[in-house]
Amino acid sequence: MGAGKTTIGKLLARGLKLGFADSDSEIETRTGADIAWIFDVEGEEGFRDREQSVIDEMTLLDHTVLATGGGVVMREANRRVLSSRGFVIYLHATLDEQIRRTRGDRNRPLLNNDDPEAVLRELFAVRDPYYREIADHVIDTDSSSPKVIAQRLLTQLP
Ligand SMILES: Nc1ncnc2c1ncn2[C@@H]1O[C@H](COP(=O)(O)OP(=O)(O)OP(=O)(O)O)[C@@H](O)[C@H]1O
Ligand SMILES: O=C(O)C1=C[C@@H](O)[C@@H](O)[C@H](O)C1
Ligand SMILES: [Mg+2]
Repeated sequence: MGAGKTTIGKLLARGLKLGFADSDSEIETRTGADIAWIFDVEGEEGFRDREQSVIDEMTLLDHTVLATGGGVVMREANRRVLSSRGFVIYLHATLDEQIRRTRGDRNRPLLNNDDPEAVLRELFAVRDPYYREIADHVIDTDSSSPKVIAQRLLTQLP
């Protein structure tokens, strides 16, 4: 969360002259409700079911940069379709930077609690190996703006 998937994804798509899609936005559009509502009413598992079905469809799109939700790697089925159908970029951010970027944003239900820092730390420990497992490319996002990172990706990608 807060690595910049949505922000950098859009810029990268523009630079590559590809379409852009975001699985979180697509889930909200299809459900007719925001992510916080889905977590409230259906729980995290309900959200993950919706996410899995959207990821399965959206990884079949051609000519598209797809930004996922941060927890997408938690299901093996998602990891499988992302790595077999796509070129996967892991936008790496340190915990401190994630905390700074997600502060005050209320549409991330997993962080709506007394200790969002501890949650981010725990999620990072569990997820980082999965991100690395499926990544074709890893880029650090801490010390540059989204625009510079997108430009760097344009020169680095095959
Ligand atoms: N490289 C960066 N430097 C500074 N701020 C950034 C950078 N990348 C993203 N941000 C800011 O951090 C916030 C979160 O970014 P964004 O929504 O793109 O993250 P995300 O990876 O899509 O998160 P989520 O997993 O919740 O969808 C936004 O306010 C964005 O402008
Ligand atoms: O990291 C996560 O588990 C999440 C990240 C967001 O993109 C959303 O998909 C949702 O808030 C869950
Ligand atoms: Mg996002």
